[in-house]
Amino acid sequence: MITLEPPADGQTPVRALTIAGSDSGGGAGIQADMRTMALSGVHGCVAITAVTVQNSVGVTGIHEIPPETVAAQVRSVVTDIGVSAAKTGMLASAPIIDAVVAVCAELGIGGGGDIPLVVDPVCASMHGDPLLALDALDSVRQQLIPQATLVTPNLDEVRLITGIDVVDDGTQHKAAAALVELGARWALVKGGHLRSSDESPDLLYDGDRFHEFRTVRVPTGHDHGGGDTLASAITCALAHGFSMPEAVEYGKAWVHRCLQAAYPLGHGHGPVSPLWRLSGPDRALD
Ligand SMILES: Nc1ncnc2c1ncn2[C@@H]1O[C@H](COP(=O)(O)OP(=O)(O)O)[C@@H](O)[C@H]1O
Ligand SMILES: Cc1ncc(COP(=O)(O)O)c(N)n1
Repeated sequence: MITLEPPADGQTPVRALTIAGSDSGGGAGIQADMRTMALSGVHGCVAITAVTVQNSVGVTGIHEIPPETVAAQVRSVVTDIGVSAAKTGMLASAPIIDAVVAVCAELGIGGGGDIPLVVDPVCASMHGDPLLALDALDSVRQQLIPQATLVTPNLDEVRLITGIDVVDDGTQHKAAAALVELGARWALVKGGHLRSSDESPDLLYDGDRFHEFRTVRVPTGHDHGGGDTLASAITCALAHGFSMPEAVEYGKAWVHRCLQAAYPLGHGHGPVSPLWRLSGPDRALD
């Protein structure tokens, strides 16, 4: 297993960018991304796509940021601060997807560029509340996925994007192939929603080789932000220069540990937690 070395005092850390929505409950979205990046020793930059009114029970409001402001945030940080990897989460609408894809292509993020782009094609919250306009699915298929170095859908997103209902190993392989066929360089079909299994199997494919990542299922109802946390950890490892299979192995181990540390919050689902990183003998300030 790889390790991500934190920077020495005063040294500029590795930088990564998240292009995603804000979760006022602090469990998912930008807030989850920034927690994982900070606790992985990576400086996280942010392009906010939407402000959600959200708590542990659900999403009751969405305020979209104008597409040109989303693109301007990306351009501003990449041309000044510089990033070694980027990820997308909630993109809300077709116009925002189009703006993000255009600015990423302009700056060499994803596609044929040098900066890897991890696309978590968020369609809905875990409570079932929509986070993407239904008419944006064509943009996801035709614009966003071809720009992705890695696309990381859960099983509901796989069904919406490819029409494939993943119920077992065979359909999971078929879905990964369909996503690569749509133009992703790599596809990771997450098995967290295969609740009949004792394991949580994720399948990675690049059009040539399949790689399986399996962990024992953690018995928790508090898994809010799990997908964002996985994609962010993978993005951090890619930003450090590791290969895709190494980065996914790291991300899978990271989210597994964060699921073990997940805690209750509010009246609904609590978040996965990277705060386990703060425990240990070196944590005192003195
Ligand atoms: N109960 C669980 N135990 C162990 N791993 C899990 C569990 N639930 C999800 N995972 C893992 O967490 C990550 C996020 O998965 P998933 O729940 O499928 O996506 P999302 O959060 O986007 O809905 C994947 O690596 C998945 O295998
Ligand atoms: C802003 C934002 N981004 C992503 C998610 C998905 O996370 P989850 O599937 O855990 O609800 C979310 N709920 N809110």
